[in-house]
Amino acid sequence: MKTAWTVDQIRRAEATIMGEPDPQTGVAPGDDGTLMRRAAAGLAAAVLRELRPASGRTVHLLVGPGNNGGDALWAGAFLRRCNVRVRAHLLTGRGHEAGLAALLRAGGTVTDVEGLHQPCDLVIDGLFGIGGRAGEPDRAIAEAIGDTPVVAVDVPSGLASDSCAPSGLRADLTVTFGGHKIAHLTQPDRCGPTELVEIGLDLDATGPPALRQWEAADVAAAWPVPTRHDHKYTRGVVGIDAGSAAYPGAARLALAGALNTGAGMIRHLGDADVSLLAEFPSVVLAEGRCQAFLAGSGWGDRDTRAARARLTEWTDTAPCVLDADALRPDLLDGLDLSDSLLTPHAGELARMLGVERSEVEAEPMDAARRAADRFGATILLKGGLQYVATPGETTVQMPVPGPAWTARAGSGDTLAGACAALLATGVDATLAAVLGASLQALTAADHPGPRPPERLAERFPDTLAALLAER
Ligand SMILES: NC(=O)C1=CN([C@@H]2O[C@H](COP(=O)(O)OP(=O)(O)OC[C@H]3O[C@@H](n4cnc5c(N)ncnc54)[C@H](OP(=O)(O)O)[C@@H]3O)[C@@H](O)[C@H]2O)[C@@H](O)CC1
Ligand SMILES: Nc1ncnc2c1ncn2[C@@H]1O[C@H](COP(=O)(O)OP(=O)(O)O)[C@@H](O)[C@H]1O
Ligand SMILES: [K+]
Repeated sequence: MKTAWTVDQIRRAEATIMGEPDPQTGVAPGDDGTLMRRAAAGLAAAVLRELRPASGRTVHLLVGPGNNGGDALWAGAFLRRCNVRVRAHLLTGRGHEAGLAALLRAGGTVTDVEGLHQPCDLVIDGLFGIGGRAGEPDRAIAEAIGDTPVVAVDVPSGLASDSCAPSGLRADLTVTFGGHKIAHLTQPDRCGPTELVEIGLDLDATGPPALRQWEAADVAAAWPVPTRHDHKYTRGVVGIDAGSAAYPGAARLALAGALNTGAGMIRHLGDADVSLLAEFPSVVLAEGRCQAFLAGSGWGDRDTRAARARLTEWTDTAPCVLDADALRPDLLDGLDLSDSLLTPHAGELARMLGVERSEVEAEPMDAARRAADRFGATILLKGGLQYVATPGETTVQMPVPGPAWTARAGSGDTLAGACAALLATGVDATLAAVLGASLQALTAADHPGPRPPERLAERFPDTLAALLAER
């Protein structure tokens, strides 16, 4: 599991070691340079690995006015000791004093922007770190970098650390300090792989992390495996009302998702299409008790009164997954959704919040959190990267990400079925969302290509078997 922290948390953790910085000078009373040198040593080690062999190679440093530039300058001084040629470009004409002195003492040089056009093997981006404002890089600098590999110091410059929005330089590797920032997990295309250097910050003391990204091993560890004492009812019965005359396939897709995720039993409670059940002989039409429900996938324009009656009855009875056409404020308002899961994509979430889709896409994590509080329900915001927000909880969960092959009509229906099967086992809505979305993504990663969603769902058990074998 990777955890990410806000800039405020990083700054507070730093302050417990060095004291509060003076508001005028920005200098902390206990700052003896230790943290910066730890950071710079980790950065230099990562650069040496990238350069291998390093001796005789040339590195350019992009140096900004703050401590991010200081890290780059100190790293440059360390690299000099390994016979790396180092040229620093001070973007604003100044740089961290002690770092600059160390680099010059070690035989590094300072160059102007023209000097950056000379060939080099690697660029260290130390313009701005967590003190940076979002913005695109200066054109002259972007041109000077060209195709040269870039190692970003802490965060790619111009990428806002607390944000999900892309901006700034693009890095091939980001070396970060103390803890991941939100942008590392939400902007992998800008950051490249991220390497974490421990510098001794106690981030747990600053409160819960902002974001947690799940990995395959975490999914395996958390999966609700049936025990010897289970039977079909204790494993959980799922009631599914999906599909309509306009979207008949939604029922089949949702059933495929639930069956292949491991429900104890499934009741098909939508407009029954018995021919559908020939393919799924274990699915029953009989009404009876259910431990979880799924409603809304492929409903189309269902009569509001009937939809509302169904949702009221079901949400009063058991945890529900509400998807697609059930995700309308006029249907949701007033329901007790405290143990339920809503599974919107960005367009649906925008409609739920009464905002533009672009607003959700710009800051998806915030939008998911707002919707969780607004509706009092756990939200799984679907898309390329997915966010699970729980009402009243600070930490947003990010399921294992998968390839975009899944981005096709019907994947949402199978995912909703998977989440409903998990809810029926008794796990909470947050875990059901994370496990269901991760299972789909991991399966898509194992089976790249344009596989229709119902066929992908048939592979869920194989993915699960492989995951559990590692547990
Ligand atoms: N915290 C820790 O635990 C540790 C932190 N460490 C390192 O310190 C880094 C943070 O350093 P920092 O606070 O000095 O801020 P930094 O990112 O260098 O930038 C601030 C300067 O840039 C300027 N500026 C910003 N954006 C701009 C723009 N778009 N265009 C132009 N100017 C812009 C900004 O100006 P202002 O916004 O004030 O006008 C200000 O002058 C952190 O990322 C890590 O690398 C490590 O050493 C180890 C321990
Ligand atoms: N870029 C992407 N990369 C990976 N998965 C994606 C991407 N975009 C969407 N998905 C997945 O595709 C599915 C689309 O869901 P949705 O838009 O609700 O489709 P539908 O309602 O037609 O089934 C979701 O399960 C989501 O996780
Ligand atoms: K940087």
